[in-house]
Amino acid sequence: MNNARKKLVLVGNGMAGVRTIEHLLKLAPHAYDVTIIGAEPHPNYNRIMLSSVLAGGASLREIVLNDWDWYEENGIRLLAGQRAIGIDASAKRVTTDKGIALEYDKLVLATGSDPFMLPLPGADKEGVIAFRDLKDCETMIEASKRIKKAVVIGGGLLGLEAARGLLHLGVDVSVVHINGYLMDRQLDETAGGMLQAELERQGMKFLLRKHSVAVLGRKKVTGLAFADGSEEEAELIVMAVGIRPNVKLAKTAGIEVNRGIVVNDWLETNVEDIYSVGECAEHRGIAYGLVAPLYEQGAVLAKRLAGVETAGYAGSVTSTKLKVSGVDVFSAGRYDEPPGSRALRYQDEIDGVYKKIVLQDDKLVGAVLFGDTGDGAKLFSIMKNGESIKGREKELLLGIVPGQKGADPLERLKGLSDDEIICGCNGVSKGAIADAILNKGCSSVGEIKACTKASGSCGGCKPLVEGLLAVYAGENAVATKEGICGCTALGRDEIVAEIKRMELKSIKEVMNVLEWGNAEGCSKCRPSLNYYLGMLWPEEYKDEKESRFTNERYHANIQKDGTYSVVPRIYGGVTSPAELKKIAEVAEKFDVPMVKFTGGQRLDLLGVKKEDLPKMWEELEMPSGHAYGKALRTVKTCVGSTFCRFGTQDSIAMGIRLEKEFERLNTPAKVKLAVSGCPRNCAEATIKDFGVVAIDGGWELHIGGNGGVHVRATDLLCVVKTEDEVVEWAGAFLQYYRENAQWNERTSNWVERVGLDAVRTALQNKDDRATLCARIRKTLDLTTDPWKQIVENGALRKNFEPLAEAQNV
Ligand SMILES: Cc1cc2nc3c(=O)[nH]c(=O)nc-3n(C[C@H](O)[C@H](O)[C@H](O)COP(=O)(O)OP(=O)(O)OC[C@H]3O[C@@H](n4cnc5c(N)ncnc54)[C@H](O)[C@@H]3O)c2cc1C
Ligand SMILES: NC(=O)c1ccc[n+]([C@@H]2O[C@H](COP(=O)([O-])OP(=O)(O)OC[C@H]3O[C@@H](n4cnc5c(N)ncnc54)[C@H](O)[C@@H]3O)[C@@H](O)[C@H]2O)c1
Ligand code: SF4
Ligand code: FES
Repeated sequence: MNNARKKLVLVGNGMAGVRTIEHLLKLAPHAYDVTIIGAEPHPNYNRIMLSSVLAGGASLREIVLNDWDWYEENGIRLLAGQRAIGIDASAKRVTTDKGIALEYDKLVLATGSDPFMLPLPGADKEGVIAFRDLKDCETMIEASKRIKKAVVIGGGLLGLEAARGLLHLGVDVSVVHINGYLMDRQLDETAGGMLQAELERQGMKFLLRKHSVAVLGRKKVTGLAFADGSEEEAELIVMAVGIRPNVKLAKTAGIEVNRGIVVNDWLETNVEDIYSVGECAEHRGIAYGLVAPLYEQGAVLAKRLAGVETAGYAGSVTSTKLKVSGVDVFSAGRYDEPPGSRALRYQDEIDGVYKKIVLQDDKLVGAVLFGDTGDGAKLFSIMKNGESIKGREKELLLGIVPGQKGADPLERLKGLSDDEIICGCNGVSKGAIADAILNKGCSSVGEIKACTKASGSCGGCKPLVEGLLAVYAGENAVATKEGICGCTALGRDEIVAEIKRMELKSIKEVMNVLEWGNAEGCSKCRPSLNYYLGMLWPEEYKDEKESRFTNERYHANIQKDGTYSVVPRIYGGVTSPAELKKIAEVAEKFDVPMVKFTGGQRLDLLGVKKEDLPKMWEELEMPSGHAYGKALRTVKTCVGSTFCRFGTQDSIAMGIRLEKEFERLNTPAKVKLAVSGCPRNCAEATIKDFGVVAIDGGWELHIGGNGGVHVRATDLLCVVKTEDEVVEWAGAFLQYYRENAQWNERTSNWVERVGLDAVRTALQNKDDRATLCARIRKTLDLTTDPWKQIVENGALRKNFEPLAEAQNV
């Protein structure tokens, strides 16, 4: 049957291309063998949310739209981390930079855009970056740990979101803008000025009407020079001055290219069987830079590829919202009042509200809202419909304004007609959301997202979706509550309670009995259930490897080039010459490109091929350091009283004892411990999940610390006298955390959510601690070293043989 399938190759593993494939899989699941070539070494992620990652509103993992498993489950071959470099249109073949040649029957180019980098002298210096992909985001997060001052060039949507993110990371930011007011491509001067005032209140600085002429510094950037002779200091420069469609590959096939890849209404290029979609495509002279039109294009192209009759894509009217918390800005259509148009304006300087609608021939052609964007969806719908608003102009502007800044949002939502668009990114109407709630049983934002895609892109419409839930599901408690994912409306506590009550013992059983919306589950609920079942039934439950992430399946951390890293366990960070020799020999024998000390005082062997893992573990003869797992990672120690003249207790012995006691423990999220030999705290115990600090005559026990993106100092749990008590409290704390936290919730978030008092109360009674310790002991006694297990088991070893599967590319 496979032979009957045609070969479809998609170049570009980004938002528009993959959305097209999602549509296609629904329309014609067996029509094509799909291969995706993606230059980035990641599965498809939500580029829009990079701004939120930077501003602390989402984690990198949360923005993945289609995880590695999705490709596997849908039979898609993904060549991640490879770039298509040439197309031979006559032979119908694409080649990649890794020397792979792929034949196609249909080829889709979805190569997106490149950020425009101002060609300034010195722009190649270290510290000059764009803001386009995960790598840029990571660079900014990393840089923020060592720099004080950054400059963002460009006061548009991207520049302001980048600046807001950097401010959140504690960096002092100046935005350099060429124009006299911000967001000049979306706002008029009044709204731009109000926006500037609000952002200044948040701590952002602005340099307007500035022409950058040179990047200063020797090797690294130190500043930016302007045409007026002034300079601005900067240790990092982010360029956000617009984008250019990525047409390089299309040119190699002789495809017609203008600003973008020229396509007709069915997204066809001038070369047969080659299509283009997304930011790289130019339709009727426009190359769009927002997802809503790109998703509309994707829907049309999918139908074309599936052979389903469809009207062509006719172009889109677009609207934008700035994603900066505390600032409400909306803009749609002609904000700039073209000749022959008329505008109505309302400005309230007390509440900081500004509204403008632009009319042409009695039709609404543009809108700018600042301070109160509640009517954006309504105005945008009217604009898209192209209906006459003659006689309703003032009602549209004023009927929603005076004294109504806080007008009941639910009333507003009720007043919208069914065809009004609620989710601009995904084109989802109020009627479609109502249908999902009333007829398809959706009772949480997550379920509505899974069913309609509303709120799945920029997330700006989430409050409206929540509002519609309240409108249609009323006070029904289930309706407003969030499930653990889109497959269920049940929260963590309900699921765990039901598993216990009904003694459910497998993931399939849980999904069936608790009526999961999606029978197969998703990448969020499957690992959660796997954890909860393992925690509740340590003896009976058999861990489902397929429900774990790649790292935990292969017991090593996958790196960005597809190789793995190996971290053997070194208790308390104390090693010996013999052990070091062995590690060195193994590293040499297997050509390990890098050996590095980790932040947790362990040795990391980086760049290992998957097929070498079992052989390396066999030769190392050391236990796994679990550096890849949601498990006890490391116990960091200082030298303590053994060598340090300040040390009051033996922190090394204490650390080694704790690590030996709790190694191999599965936890909701990774867990790190540390022991310091005196309050000078050289082991940094007060940013660990469980930190132990020696004091005269005893030990302070600290909990809930985190040294990652959201740094959190620990809370003091209690003070104890003996080493046995340290172990007892640590065991009770870890088990209480295992039994009560949500999967993937670090102790720092959990302690904040439940409160320190709740944890203290649960652990203060000695009998309760003993019961918790007995349960953790039972779990620990059942664990074995995963590396040893694989080394000794031929069937498990086979999993490490080279596979042509996508996720290891
Ligand atoms: C920080 C940020 C915030 C944003 N916020 C919003 C927002 O709030 N609302 C909104 O509507 N839009 C927003 N956008 C814009 C939106 O993300 C883009 O419009 C959208 O991602 C474009 O989708 P695409 O598939 O065309 O391109 P992309 O998502 O860029 O995907 C193209 C992919 O193709 C790959 N590629 C390129 N050439 C090759 C090749 N030769 N071989 C293999 N792979 C290749 C690229 O590496 C890339 O992964 C934002 C963008 C950024 C950067
Ligand atoms: N919330 C959102 O919808 C959102 C957020 C981020 C990015 N995006 C999209 O990503 C793309 C890139 O965003 P962008 O903001 O870079 O593009 P943009 O074209 O919207 O804005 C670029 C800004 O840089 C300014 N500029 C140009 N040259 C300059 C110079 N030499 N010095 C100083 N300023 C200069 C321009 O006046 C303009 O305001 C766009 O398609 C945008 O729509 C959207
Ligand atoms: S924490 Fe105290 S005991 Fe440990 S190394 Fe530092 S000064 Fe010495
Ligand atoms: S408006 Fe962006 S996700 Fe709905």
